[in-house]
Amino acid sequence: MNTVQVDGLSFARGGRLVIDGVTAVAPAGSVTAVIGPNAAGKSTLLQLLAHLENPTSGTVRLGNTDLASLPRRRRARYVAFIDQHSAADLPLAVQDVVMLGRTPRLGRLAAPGTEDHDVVGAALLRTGAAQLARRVFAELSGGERQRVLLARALAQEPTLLLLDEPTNHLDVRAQLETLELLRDLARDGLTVITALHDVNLAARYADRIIALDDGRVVAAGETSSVLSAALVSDLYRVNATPLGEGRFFSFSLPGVS
Ligand SMILES: Nc1ncnc2c1ncn2[C@@H]1O[C@H](COP(=O)(O)OP(=O)(O)OP(=O)(O)O)[C@@H](O)[C@H]1O
Repeated sequence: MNTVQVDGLSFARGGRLVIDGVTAVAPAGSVTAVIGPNAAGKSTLLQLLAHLENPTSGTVRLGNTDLASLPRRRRARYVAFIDQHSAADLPLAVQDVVMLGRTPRLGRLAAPGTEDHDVVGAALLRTGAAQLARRVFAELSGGERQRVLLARALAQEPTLLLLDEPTNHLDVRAQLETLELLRDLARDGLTVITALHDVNLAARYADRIIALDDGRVVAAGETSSVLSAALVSDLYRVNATPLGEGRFFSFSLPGVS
């Protein structure tokens, strides 16, 4: 099973706890959105889940496996992470960037085989990046890069996909396409955990929410039961007004009409 179970996860920076006793679950085959204001700890939590940082205490399990117990290369067969600064200026062709996703599955010094090329081709197609295959990665727009990085992550064939603000740099259509793709991937059994600034995108696409504030979980669970106007107003210190049937919100600053 690919369910992620986080227990008592804490992490200190400069003597200050920036992740403070986070306990949460992300079931297999679901999309979980990590929401919260700037500096709440969303990126740090994802870095801990990806084991790019070692927690001060606590565990992250994928199914029955404690991810800390796996060597890095082995862990990369299970966990793919797209952070906000991935591969910024690689002087490589897009297809070679995506092939980097195969690294954990290739023997040391082994050249990619037919299967690897097939997986890369399929990943480029699935993310709508096939027409970019021969372009130089460093010359792509922000939105194009995001698609390629998603393709690289899919080429890893992970069971857990972590994303930090994947809709940054994307126009409205591309944002929706990205979230639709994440939903499809979850339907195929992948466990998806993504930080999202856009609460309405989280409302539309996430099965579950982890709401963070100052490093602590203030609410977690199924989106339909967790994501209320009261929670969103408190979390972001705004007035969140429910729209229509109340699934989505409009926002205003308190005291400003
Ligand atoms: N490299 C660093 N060195 C010191 N402190 C850091 C570093 N990176 C982040 N922090 C601090 O850790 C806390 C959590 O930051 P983090 O980036 O995880 O928040 P976030 O919720 O992702 O924020 P944002 O929405 O602004 O991207 C913040 O107080 C931030 O200032």
